[in-house]
Amino acid sequence: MTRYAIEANFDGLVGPTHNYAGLSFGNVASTSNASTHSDPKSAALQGLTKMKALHDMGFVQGVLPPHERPHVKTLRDVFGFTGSDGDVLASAWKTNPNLVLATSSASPMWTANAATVSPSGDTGDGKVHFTPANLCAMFHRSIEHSVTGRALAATFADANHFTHHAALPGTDHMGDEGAANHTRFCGDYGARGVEFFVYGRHAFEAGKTRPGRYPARQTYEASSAIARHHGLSDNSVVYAQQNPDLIDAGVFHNDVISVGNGNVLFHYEDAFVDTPAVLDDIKRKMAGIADFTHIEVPKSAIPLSDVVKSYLFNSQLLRLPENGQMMLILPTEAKETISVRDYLYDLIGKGKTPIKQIKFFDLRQSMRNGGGPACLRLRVALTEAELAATNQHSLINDQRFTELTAWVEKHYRDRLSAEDFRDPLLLFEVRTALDELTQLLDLGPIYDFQHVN
Ligand SMILES: NCCC[C@H](NC(=O)CCC(=O)O)C(=O)O
Repeated sequence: MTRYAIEANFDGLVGPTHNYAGLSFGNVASTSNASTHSDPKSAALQGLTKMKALHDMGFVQGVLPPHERPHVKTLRDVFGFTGSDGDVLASAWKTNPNLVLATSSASPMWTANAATVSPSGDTGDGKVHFTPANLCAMFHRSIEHSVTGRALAATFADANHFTHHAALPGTDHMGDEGAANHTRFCGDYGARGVEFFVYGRHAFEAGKTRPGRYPARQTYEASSAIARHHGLSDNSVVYAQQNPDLIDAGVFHNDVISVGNGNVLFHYEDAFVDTPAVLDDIKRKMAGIADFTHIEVPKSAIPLSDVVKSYLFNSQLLRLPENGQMMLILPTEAKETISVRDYLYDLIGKGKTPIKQIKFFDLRQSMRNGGGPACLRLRVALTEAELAATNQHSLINDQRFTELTAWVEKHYRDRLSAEDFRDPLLLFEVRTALDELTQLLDLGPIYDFQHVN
């Protein structure tokens, strides 16, 4: 049965503490921009501009809220600091400023890492399933999943349509980075599709290949556990290991080397271990669903270093509502990298691919931490009934865009550097802003400072 359905994009609203702390080993942009000053206001406005543009193009666009940072609760519960919130900040800073920085990142903005989402066409019980990612590979991200889980539960609250799982245990064996390593192929968004899980290493099998230099954040065992929790059938799931040499070259998530949607996969040569076998597996499982096609970018056309620098594959591959054509939403850096620009104009010029349009967005503030257009969004395929059951205040329209822009203008600073995080004034600014935001988005209390347990 084909049901009317769409793919919604839920972007993370960039938080008021957006900064460059160099926290992500293996993410080249994060480490190379460490300690430079940031501009949270511009970062949030750049993100909102992309959300509004997608709304204007006819896509359903949602928003997920930033988190409370600095996260005083982590400084208390994990590190053992005590006293007033101001005391906790001061003693943590005095002990080691890195403890404060690790609890101050606006990293929840990259909602591709918020969760793995399986649409209702694929799941055992016919509901949309969500598993927040434990993000245990990086300390600053491992503290995200509880509030992310609350935000998702508040956004998709109706138990008749939505099932929320707890994050997998945050241990090295079960490292999970969410939708950045998960793609869904389909014909109609409401019908059965094929879910594609890309992992970096096997955790329970010695001797298998894995990267040597940088961490492989996602394990096979985490991906396959999620598939089971979501009730996916074996003939609708494909697993692939990411090429470990690419991880060692700075490709820390699969969404830095491939992007898929509908019946199309756009990917780099040798993105996976045994790429031809992976493509065959997808093609076989897509039989009877849609004609699977792939666009492979050869190494000879674009060197890997340009792929990583430009974030070519961290683009949004979108199926245009009015004519079903595919469009790529890319970061400006892709236009500024000559090999990538030449490749893209050649691709579009030939007209022989399903990708017919490209658009560039200035997301520099996020890009400098390794977060492009695809990192900033969580895709949720929804039927008409599921969309109606979604919190309508979380959806972008002209009014919401205006309200959120005014909210950012009112509360955000335009310059932040490490020293600013020791000042309790910033924490109180953040809490005031977020308290207002939960009302604006009608989410209810989701933050620890709002006394949620
Ligand atoms: N999907 C994109 C994620 C980018 C993210 N960067 C960061 O957390 C950098 C934060 C800093 O270094 O300040 C990460 O590596 O997980």
